[in-house]
Amino acid sequence: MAAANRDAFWAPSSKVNPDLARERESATFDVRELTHIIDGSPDRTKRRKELENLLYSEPVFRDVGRLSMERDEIYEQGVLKSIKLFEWSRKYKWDDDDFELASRLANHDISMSLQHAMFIPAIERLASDTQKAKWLPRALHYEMIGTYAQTELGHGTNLMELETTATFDPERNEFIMNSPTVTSMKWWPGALGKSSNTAIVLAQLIVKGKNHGLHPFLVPLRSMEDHTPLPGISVGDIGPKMALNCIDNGFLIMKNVRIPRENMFMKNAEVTRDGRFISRGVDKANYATMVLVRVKITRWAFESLSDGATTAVRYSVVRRQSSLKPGERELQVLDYQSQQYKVLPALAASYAFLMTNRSLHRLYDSVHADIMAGNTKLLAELHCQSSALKAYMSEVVVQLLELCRQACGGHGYLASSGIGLLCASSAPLVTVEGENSVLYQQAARYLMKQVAKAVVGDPVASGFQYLLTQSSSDRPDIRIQNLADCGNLDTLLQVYQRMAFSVVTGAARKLQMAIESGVEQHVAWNNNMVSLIQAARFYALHGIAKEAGYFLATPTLTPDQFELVRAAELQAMAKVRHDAVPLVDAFDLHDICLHSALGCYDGNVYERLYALAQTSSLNKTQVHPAYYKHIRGLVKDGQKQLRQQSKL
Ligand SMILES: CCCCCCCCCC/C=C\CCCC(=O)SCCNC(=O)CCNC(=O)[C@H](O)C(C)(C)COP(=O)(O)OP(=O)(O)OC[C@H]1O[C@@H](n2cnc3c(N)ncnc32)[C@H](O)[C@@H]1OP(=O)(O)O
Ligand SMILES: Cc1cc2nc3c(=O)[nH]c(=O)nc-3n(C[C@H](O)[C@H](O)[C@H](O)COP(=O)(O)OP(=O)(O)OC[C@H]3O[C@@H](n4cnc5c(N)ncnc54)[C@H](O)[C@@H]3O)c2cc1C
Repeated sequence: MAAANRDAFWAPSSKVNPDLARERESATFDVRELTHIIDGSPDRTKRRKELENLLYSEPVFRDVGRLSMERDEIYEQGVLKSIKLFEWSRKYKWDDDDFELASRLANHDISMSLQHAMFIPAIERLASDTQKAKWLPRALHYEMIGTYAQTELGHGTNLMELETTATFDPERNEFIMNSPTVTSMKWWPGALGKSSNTAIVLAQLIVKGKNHGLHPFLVPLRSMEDHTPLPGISVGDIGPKMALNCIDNGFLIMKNVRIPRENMFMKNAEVTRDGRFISRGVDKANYATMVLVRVKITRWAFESLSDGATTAVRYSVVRRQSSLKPGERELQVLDYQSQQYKVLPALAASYAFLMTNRSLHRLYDSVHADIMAGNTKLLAELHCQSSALKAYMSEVVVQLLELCRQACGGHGYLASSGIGLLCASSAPLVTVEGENSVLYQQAARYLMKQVAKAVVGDPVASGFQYLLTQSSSDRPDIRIQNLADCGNLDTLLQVYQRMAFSVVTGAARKLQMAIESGVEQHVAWNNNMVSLIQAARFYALHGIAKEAGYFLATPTLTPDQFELVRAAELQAMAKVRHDAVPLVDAFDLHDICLHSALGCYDGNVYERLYALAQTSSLNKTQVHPAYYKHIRGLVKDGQKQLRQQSKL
């Protein structure tokens, strides 16, 4: 599509779909006021608009042509977007919030996303003051383009078994980096394949033949002159993925690559000139970057889900299909209760996840400040909360986005709906930064420790007081006698706390019984893994309806109470349905950011679907070359055979 058409494509139309317009006229609240709450403040809304104007004045960020691009073009476009953001960040001295916001407005569709997502944060968290003074300016001025290379072909979850080695050579005061086996090659790190010239490599530290465990090392990968791989370095792209194809996730093989001793990150440990290993800080302090990204992922979960909810809600009020009564006008599909059941949980969860991310980020900022000051007391609780919430929110996002896609019928399956790409881009959130089942277990491990403390009356962590407040009565005793009770948040909180108490203590009891029966701890753990993972998972009415089993199989709700909750859920959906459009409008997503013919603000869905169809590469010619090469012969043969048959 020519640049001019591209500009026209996203320009908001004065003609708004009448159904959509009517929904907006009947809003029961001030949409702009809610937008300010979502952004954080009126100033943050203003700031977002400024950044939207900046980014969307650049053709590369309006990329309608994206739908029919080859991977190389997609990668190069992602590089160009990265460079633009980096140049603006340096020129306008953006802080982390501005950079993260700009990255979001670009849909995180930037090849070198790891520079700010992990590389710079890892230097800030894992380097000594001397190393920060040396490396941070080079990373912030983008001389060093970096990645975080931890995962290997053979291991992603089990860090203890990573095989890359860093062997100290006291003769030359260097570390020798090696990928000793095929499974040891680094595999997956973002921007590793073609973009990065430097990597933070996690490797087993070997000093005088002794393995001191996993430590981070700064490893130059490519020449700062001509970007060719340095001696001993073999690096490249691991191939196309389901989505996120602007990112060159790569492989790295190191053969006797020598780096100075000073390139070992030394905030938490060091090797002295004479080869002595000194450990500082807590054992898991080197895992700090992963905790930060897990918190970021809860923000990305909100962003993805609010995108999906906006598209599905707007399309569901524009789309009319079938009638409840013959002869009546076709219904807006959002008036079908089944459609509400598909789409409104995504809307509700978007708001819940926004608030949850904010709360988790506050905990992170507080604990991170403590850790930087040497106080690691709350690190374990932060690890538990960030693990459980990253796992739960990414799992729910993937499920609800798929429901949003299904709710858009056939058009939801078109790339121009934007929702398929959204599903595919968000899919890896259940895997990256710790696969969900593994992170749930990390949370469960911490939960079991809290139960052990609660049982003997010792104080438990602040987020787990319900382990002390809930009675272990084996009969439901929560007051839910009518629909109004189901709308009382304190009552719902009590329902969840009672269920959580029962599931968590139930898992602990099963685990304890297994161990007391003589089964070894790790076998008992594996045999009870599903219960433990469930103990680490749970949002209000819909959450209860969806997880009925846990609320009915534990002394939490009676069947009658559960039916009241179900009725209250459907009543709440009918209520939310009235304001569904204003609630998604409040996310205030620019059409370019939403990138969807179905979710565009003016609701001119059909005109936009048709306009985008014109950009299909197959429509470059009326008759595709494949006709001349293949189809014509087939038709001519068919005609010939028919003529011959008619003569018989
Ligand atoms: C809008 C569109 C949206 C789309 C957005 C785009 C998406 C872009 C995708 C890319 C984005 C980001 C890049 C992703 C980068 C990565 O994936 S980096 C690699 C991530 N890898 C991992 O997370 C590895 C997971 N594995 C582990 O963390 C550990 O192996 C595991 C925790 C599972 C086990 O740790 P071990 O040390 O091996 O053993 P344990 O005994 O379980 O733990 C020992 C104790 O340490 C505590 N612990 C563990 N981890 C941490 C931590 N991070 N912080 C603090 N404490 C930790 C653990 O609780 C144990 O403590 P205890 O002994 O119980 O007291
Ligand atoms: C888009 C994307 C970007 C990435 N970016 C980076 C990056 O920048 N840097 C980096 O270092 N890595 C990166 N990764 C790698 C990512 O961190 C790993 O994929 C992740 O840690 C999981 O490891 P794995 O793929 O080896 O799966 P494995 O650890 O092999 O697990 C495979 C499956 O086995 C099961 N499983 C494994 N262990 C357990 C267990 N203990 N209990 C129960 N079940 C278990 C789970 O079902 C899991 O899905 C990226 C991955 C993706 C998809």
